Amino acid sequence: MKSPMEEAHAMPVTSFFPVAGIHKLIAIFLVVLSWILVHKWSLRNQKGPRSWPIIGATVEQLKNYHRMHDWLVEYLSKDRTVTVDMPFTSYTYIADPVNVEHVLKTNFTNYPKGEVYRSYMDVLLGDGIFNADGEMWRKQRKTASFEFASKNLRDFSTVVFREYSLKLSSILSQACKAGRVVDMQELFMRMTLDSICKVGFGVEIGTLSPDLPENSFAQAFDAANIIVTLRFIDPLWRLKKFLHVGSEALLEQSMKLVDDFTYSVIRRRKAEILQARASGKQEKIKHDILSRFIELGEAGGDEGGGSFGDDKSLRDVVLNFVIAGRDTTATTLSWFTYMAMTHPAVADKLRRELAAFEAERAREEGVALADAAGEASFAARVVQFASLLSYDAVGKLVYLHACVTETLRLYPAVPQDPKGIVEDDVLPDGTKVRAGGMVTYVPYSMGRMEYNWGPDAASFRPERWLSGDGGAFRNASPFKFTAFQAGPRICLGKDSAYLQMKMALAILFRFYTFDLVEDHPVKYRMMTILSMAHGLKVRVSTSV
Ligand code: HEM
Repeated sequence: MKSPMEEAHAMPVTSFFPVAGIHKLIAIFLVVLSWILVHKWSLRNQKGPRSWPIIGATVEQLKNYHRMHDWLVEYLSKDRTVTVDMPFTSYTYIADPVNVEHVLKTNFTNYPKGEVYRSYMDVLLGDGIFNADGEMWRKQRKTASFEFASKNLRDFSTVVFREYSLKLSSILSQACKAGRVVDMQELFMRMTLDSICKVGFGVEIGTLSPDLPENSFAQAFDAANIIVTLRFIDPLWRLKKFLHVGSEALLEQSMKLVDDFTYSVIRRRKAEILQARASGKQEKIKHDILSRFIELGEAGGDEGGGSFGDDKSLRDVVLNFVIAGRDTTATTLSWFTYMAMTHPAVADKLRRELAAFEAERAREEGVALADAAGEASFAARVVQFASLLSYDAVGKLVYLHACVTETLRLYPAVPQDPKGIVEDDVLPDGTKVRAGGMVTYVPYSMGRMEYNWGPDAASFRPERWLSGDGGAFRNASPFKFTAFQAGPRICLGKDSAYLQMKMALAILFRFYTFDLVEDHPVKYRMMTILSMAHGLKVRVSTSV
């Protein structure tokens, strides 16, 4: 009898590796190999980070998530279009104005917000203008454009922006006296939140009152914004949402707070409208943006009013305007202040423009400038200066305008803006894009590309916006300077934002100087808006 060992040796090799099994293994190996080759072949012309089968460039992107805008700058300075593969989709990033014009204007209908973006942002933006396409977008655009063009709103905004800039000034003046460090980004956020609530919805929420009250709405809104941005690179977000765990559980809590605040604003506004009607005082119905949408909702009909009949649609309007008007303007003001602190020659030139403007306006108005020595006199002088900042006069501050625009070129409040793709298309530079993917124009990268702005693209130089002779402001093509987007969906609040920013900055830089707190880290945080991760901590002093 043979031992088990001998039996094993006597067995044909194929008993351990059956023939059919080997064929299967070889077949699988060949399929995988050809799949890898096809994958490599299909990527032969693709520019961007290395892509691996199935996971694409996820690992590299995750590793660079905290510095994603600069990571894209590195790739886009080598190639004007780069593609980043992700599991089941791919993102194409563009920085060439010719491609941007194609996406934002020439073939506009092929590049809507799209379902992917919509599904990620729905919890925050709902059906609001930022998240809508087609008819729903057109109706809101029409109503909002009409409002923004109205002289009523412009005059009202001028008064509100001046009032809130003065409130900010008196907080700074107190901080100065107490030698207190302030976080300028936080103060700007409070100022712009109060302003948008007043101009947009006719309510006074008082976050900029002297005691700087806690603001749970603002905190919850920021948390929600960060988490929805994370969804773009977190393949597990749907699972977390389903299980109510991690970031998605926090998102749910934050949204509850945000919604409670928003619905209370709507209820308050509706009650005020009813009260004004009941007392026969029609003129008391204010002409803020929310009231206009409420009236439209009641009217229904062709103007698209029927879409705003319920509180959920109004909630979407409110939150979209908060995101449009608050964070964008506040972050631009923060980066501006940082640029002025780190570019003293620019700050000096700006101060000279503001002092000359003040003298000139006082002459025009026939008023003597108040003495600024002493606390009360200083405050009076600031108020006097603010009163000289009429809507038309603000337009004369050309260097300030150039400084704001230069800030937006390097630190655009919306650093990247993705669009969906309806049908396969070929971009003007020959890049093929697939239906269902995403194309993103990247203002942050575009502003830093030498092929767009010349060899000094990375330098902060407001003079690039001024003509050599006479120093008039020179606009750039909106497809090259994309901070406000371009084409049919160009920002509706651009003029209003410049008005508010220039009003606040004129007062701040006429009367104060800012010094960054030593070792305070200034870097961006990854969210839809380019805000500063640690705020902007400064010491303030007065200077007249
Ligand atoms: C520095 C300030 C601002 C910047 C840089 C800015 C930039 C932008 C950008 C890039 C978009 C396109 C966003 C997208 O496609 O999702 C946009 C859209 C929009 N902005 Fe602004 N914005 C600013 C201030 C404002 C203000 C103050 C308001 C109004 C109160 C406003 C109202 C809007 C609206 C309503 C849209 C949507 C337009 C549409 O989709 O048709 N923006 N803005």
